[in-house]
Formats: sequence, structure tokens, C-alpha cells
Amino acid sequence: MAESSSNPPVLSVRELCKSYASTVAVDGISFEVGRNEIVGLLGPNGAGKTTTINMVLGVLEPTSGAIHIQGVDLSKRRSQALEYTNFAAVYAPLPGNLTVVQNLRYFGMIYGVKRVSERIEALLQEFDLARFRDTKCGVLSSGEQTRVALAKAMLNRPQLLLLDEPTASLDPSTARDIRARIRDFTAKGTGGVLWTSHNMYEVEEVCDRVLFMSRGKVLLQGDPRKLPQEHGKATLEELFITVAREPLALEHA
Ligand SMILES: Nc1ncnc2c1ncn2[C@@H]1O[C@H](COP(=O)(O)OP(=O)(O)OP(=O)(O)O)[C@@H](O)[C@H]1O
Repeated sequence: MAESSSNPPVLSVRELCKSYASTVAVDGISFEVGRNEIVGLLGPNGAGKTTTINMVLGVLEPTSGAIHIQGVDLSKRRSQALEYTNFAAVYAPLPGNLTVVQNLRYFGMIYGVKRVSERIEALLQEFDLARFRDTKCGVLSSGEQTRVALAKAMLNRPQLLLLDEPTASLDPSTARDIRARIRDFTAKGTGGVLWTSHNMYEVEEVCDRVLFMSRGKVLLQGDPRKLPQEHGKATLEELFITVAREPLALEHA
């Protein structure tokens, strides 16, 4: 049973902190990801984005704070919370010596997916991967590997999908295709997405809401199409550069 309410957000993060000796990587951030919502987690290199994602994935233990996935407290009922979650990132490629189907079967078994063969066939169709089913993942192009990584991330029908720069290194047409599939995921189901990207054009196109992080804190949040104007900037990219170079100016604005 959910702990907070009968219809909690897919992700709720409260006062989350992570410190390493003298480095405070994440410094008391709070935010939510709602159903059918794509939230962009933005910020310059070293802002704390990956550390945040790794804590939500249960890979890193927070120093303090709370994470609830579908209302389930990650620190208390970890397996149940993680059953609702999945993840794709370019720096976490699938084993290259396994074929597309072998990879999907392997992860399907790990996630305990019911009627796994049926689920794999549906995902091969959905992600236009049928012709690569017996190809080893290591020889696929970046765009094809991203599609396999997304198919793997959908195996357990997650409610919370974490995507760390899913379109990095993709050509514009493949990137557009991937964005459309992610938008479909939130539009057709009940899930939500937390998405990191350094591509401001993409963020404006895809994200319903963005969180700007700098030095471990969330400095700004809002609609990516309105935020620049609200802060006297012409574009999201200009706002990003200000957050990166002069975070204190915004913190005190
Ligand atoms: N294991 C660790 N030990 C010490 N410091 C760490 C460790 N992991 C991360 N950090 C530091 O925490 C801060 C946040 O790092 P993080 O990887 O979360 O940033 P990021 O926003 O994902 O950056 P990027 O855009 O470059 O991927 C950085 O200053 C980093 O050096």
C-alpha cells in the first residue's frame, strides 16, 4: 500500500543530500515528478545531476533526505520502490557480446517480467528493432543502441523512467524519433520521466518542467518555455549559461 496518499507522484524527493568528505554533491534538494510529466534536470558539469539520479536508482545511499517512488519509501522498501523504476544512459551500455534478444531476455528475467517472450516481441516492434534481433549489441550504431537501451528500460513497464542524456551522440533525426517515443510513454501511460540533457532545444521541446541545478542545489524551476523571460533572458541557453556562471546572482534574485 502506498504510504503517502492513494495517488502519489511517481517520484518525490525531500531535502536530499549527498556529501563526500568535504564535497557536498547534492545539497538539500526537493522536487517531484508527476504522472504523465517529463521533468528536465539541468545544470552545468558537476552540478549534482548524476548523483541525484544514482540516489533515486538506489545505487548511492543518500547522506540524508527521503525518496519516495509511487509513494513507496526507497530506504524502507527498496525492492518494491525499484520495481516501479527503470533507467537508460549512454554511459551504461548493454553487454555488447549479447544479441538484442539475449539482452532483453536477460534483463527481463532479472526484472521478473511475466510472459517475457511476448513482451520482448512487442518492444522489438515498438522500437523498430526486429531486424536487429539476432545482432550483437556491441556492433549496433549509437542510435540503434539507444533504442535497445530504451526497450530494455520499458521491459518492466516502469512508472518512473530515468534518462541520463538519452539523445547524446544521436543524429538530429534519430534524436527526434527517440523524443517522440518518450513523449508517447508519458502520453499513453501513467508514468513520469526525469530527463537530463545539455541540449536546450531538446529540453524546450520535450520537458513539461525543468529544474536548474547548480552546486548541488535547485536554483530555479518552471516551464522551459517561460522561465527565460521570467529571468530577463532571451533563451533557455542564455539562462543556462547564467546559472552556470553566476549562480549566486540568481540565488539572490
Ligand atoms: N565518488 C565521489 N567522490 C567525491 N566527489 C564526487 C563523487 N561523485 C561525484 N562527486 C562530486 O560531486 C559533484 C557532482 O557530481 P555529478 O556527477 O553528480 O555532477 P553532474 O551534474 O552529473 O555533472 P555532469 O554534467 O558533468 O555529468 C562533482 O563536484 C563531483 O566531482
